[in-house]
Amino acid sequence: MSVVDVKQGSSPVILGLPHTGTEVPADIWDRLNENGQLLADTDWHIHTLYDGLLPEATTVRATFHRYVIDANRDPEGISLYPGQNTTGLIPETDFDGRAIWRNGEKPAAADTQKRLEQFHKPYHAALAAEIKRVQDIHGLAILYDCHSIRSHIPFLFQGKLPDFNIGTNQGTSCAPEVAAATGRFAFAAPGYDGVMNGRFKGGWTTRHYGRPQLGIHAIQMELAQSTHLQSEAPPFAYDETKAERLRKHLKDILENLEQTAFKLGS
Ligand SMILES: N=CN[C@@H](CCC(=O)O)C(=O)O
Repeated sequence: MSVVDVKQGSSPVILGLPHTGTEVPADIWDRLNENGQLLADTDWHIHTLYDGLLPEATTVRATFHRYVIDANRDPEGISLYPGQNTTGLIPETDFDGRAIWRNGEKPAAADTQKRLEQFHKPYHAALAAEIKRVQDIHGLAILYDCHSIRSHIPFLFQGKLPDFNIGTNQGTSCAPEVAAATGRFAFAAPGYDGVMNGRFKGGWTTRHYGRPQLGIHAIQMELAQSTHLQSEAPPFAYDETKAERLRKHLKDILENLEQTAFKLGS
């Protein structure tokens, strides 16, 4: 299986898709318990939701599931949110805090090393190469990292998650113009709510690549799955009607981001 799927485009915008993959090698699959085999924490259908919205955007998509190894976590294993409930580089639990591995099958340090080499490194090598290619063309690059999550997860946050959750690592991962361009259409979308740097401030990808002073702007969009799924439970089916409504706003956001990149680069 190919670990990463890259589609090159001429736009200054790159879409990162670290969590839409559902492929799990057989030997790892056999170690997941029944709960783990639900793959519940997938960013379900996110590549379909964004498909074609900005035709010249480059896309970099991990094909492997985050339970194999999480492409949006620090390869050193450092927690995204020290002291808070979160999931790790190879998660031990799902987002509800329930075990995902069979008894005695929890991955060990040697598994982590192997999966870093086989999955995490190739994904990030491809992403870094695309950022460099785009920056060589335009003088800058905007990495828009695409995510989704259930809107109610008491293990991770209280109450209902807003629809659009934009993360810029507290304003450090991109220029203010990039954050404003993303927020402008997200926060004005009728019937939706949103927040900047709320519960989700940007994962390792956003934090690692976002170097606005060097022309690399990274921003994370975490969508509540209630905006585009029929139900936030198995089988996590796509809701065409909800998705079509949402896609109009996502298209506005991405087109505005692209225009902002051209302005920043001129
Ligand atoms: N759908 C995935 N969500 C991200 C959120 C990262 C963050 O805390 O901002 C993840 O777990 O990697």
